[in-house]
Amino acid sequence: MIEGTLCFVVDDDEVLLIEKRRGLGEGWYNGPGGKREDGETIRECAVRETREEVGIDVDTPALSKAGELTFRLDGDPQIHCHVFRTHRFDGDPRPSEEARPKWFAIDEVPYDRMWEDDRHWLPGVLDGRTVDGTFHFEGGEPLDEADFVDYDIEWDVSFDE
Ligand SMILES: Nc1nc2c([nH]c(=O)n2[C@H]2C[C@H](O)[C@@H](COP(=O)(O)OP(=O)(O)OP(=O)(O)O)O2)c(=O)[nH]1
Repeated sequence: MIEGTLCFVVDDDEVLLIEKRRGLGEGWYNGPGGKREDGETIRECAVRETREEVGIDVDTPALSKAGELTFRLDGDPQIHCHVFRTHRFDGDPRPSEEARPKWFAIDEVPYDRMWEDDRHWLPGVLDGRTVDGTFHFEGGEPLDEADFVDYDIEWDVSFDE
């Protein structure tokens, strides 16, 4: 299965999101992140993707593991996504070919312009909780054009990592 990451950078009462400019989830807001490359750890992937997409450096040990999400399409697991949260970063976010960064007040996150499942888990993650979730989509590839049909979430889990 493909492994991926999402990295939510929180500064006071704001969170850094990206408007995705290409690929899966194009046109929607999300955290920086993407697919893990061969030879890198999950944390290395989160750091690399955040640097590539918005040009800031997050501090690897300060990344707090906040979730594991499995996205299933027509019954088959497609992406296993590791979610991190952090307050520690260096640099000013800048746009890239992949992403346009924007800070949002945590109570103004634009859930109506994000993956439909995010409203079920991201508020808890931004509130400091941990989540293990499975999200079911149906209707064939690509995942971002399939219908979100069901989910199952467990809160306040601990991760070995
Ligand atoms: N918030 C959220 N993120 C999701 C969902 N489903 C899903 O794949 N993602 C994330 C996981 C990955 O971080 C990202 C997809 O990876 P990506 O950004 O590398 O995909 P891409 O097709 O643009 O890949 P690339 O060829 O540019 O590497 O989308 C979802 O339902 N909610």
